[in-house]
Amino acid sequence: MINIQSLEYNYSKKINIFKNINLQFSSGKIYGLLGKNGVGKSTLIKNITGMLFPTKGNCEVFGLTPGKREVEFLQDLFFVPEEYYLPNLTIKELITIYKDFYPNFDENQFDTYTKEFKISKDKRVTELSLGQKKKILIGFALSANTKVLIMDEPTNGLDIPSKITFRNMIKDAFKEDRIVIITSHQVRDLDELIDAIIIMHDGQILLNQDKDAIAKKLQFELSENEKDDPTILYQEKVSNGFASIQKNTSDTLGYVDIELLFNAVLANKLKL
Ligand SMILES: Nc1ncnc2c1ncn2[C@@H]1O[C@H](COP(=O)(O)OP(=O)(O)OP(=O)(O)O)[C@@H](O)[C@H]1O
Repeated sequence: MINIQSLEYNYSKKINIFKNINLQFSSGKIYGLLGKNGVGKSTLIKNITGMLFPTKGNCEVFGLTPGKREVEFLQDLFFVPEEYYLPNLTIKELITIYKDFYPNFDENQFDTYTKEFKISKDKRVTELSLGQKKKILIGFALSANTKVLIMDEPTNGLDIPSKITFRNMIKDAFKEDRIVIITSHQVRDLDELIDAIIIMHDGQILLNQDKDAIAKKLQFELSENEKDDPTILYQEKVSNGFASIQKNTSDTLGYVDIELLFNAVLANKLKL
C-alpha cells in the first residue's frame, strides 16, 4: 500500500502545492491520476518515488520511506516519467546493464514486447523514433515486474494502434500484488483500463473512487437534445449532442465517461 498522510510540498516558501493531502493506493488496482496542468500530479508522483521529499507529512510505500531511497524500495518501484533520457546504447546492451537493478525482471516478457512492437534489440536507442523509445521504456517498465509502477503521460507519442497495444500490455502484466498509477490528459486512453479515479484540484484530492462504485451511483448518458430534468446532476454540450450525468437508479453498472466526470467534479456540480 502507498500511504500518504498530511502531505505538503513547497518548491519555494511562498507556494504550497498541496493542502494537507491524505491518500491511499491499494494493491490490485490501476489508478488514473487526473488534474489540470500545474495542479501537482508530477510533484505528488515525485514524492512517492523519492525524487522529492515532503515538506510536511509522510509518504510510505509498502512501509518504506521513499526519500531514504533504500535498495528494497528502489528495486520494487518503476517510474516512467514524461520526459526521460536513455543512454546511447543498443536495446540489448540497455537490458544487460539495467535488468539487474530489478530482481523480478523477465527477459522473455521484454522479448515478447519488442517482437510485438517489431523493434530489433540490435537497434541503438538513438536510431529509434520518439514513439519507439517510449515503447521500449514501457516494455522495460512492465518487464521489471515491480510492486509499484507509475507512468506519467505514458500514451504521449504513441500512435493509435500502439495505444491499444499499450492498454492490453498493462492489462496482461497486471497482478493483484501491484499498484499501477497512470497520469494522463488523454483520458480516453485510460478508459477500460483503470479501476479507480483520483482527481486533484487546487492542492486537494476532490475525488478518489473505484470506477465500479461510481458506475453504481451514477449514470452517464448521451442524448440528442438538452435534457430539462431536475434529476440531472451535470450536463454539457458535446460534438454529437448532450452528455449528462444523473443518479443511477438501476442495478446495472454502466459506462463511466471519465472526461465528463472530470468536468463535472471540477464544476462542483456533483455532490459525491
Ligand atoms: N522545479 C520546480 N520549481 C518550482 N516550481 C515548480 C517546479 N516544478 C513544478 N513547479 C510548480 O509546481 C506546480 C505543480 O507542478 P506539477 O509539474 O507537479 O504539475 P502537473 O499537475 O504535473 O502538471 P502537468 O499536467 O502540466 O504536467 C506548478 O505550479 C509548477 O509551476
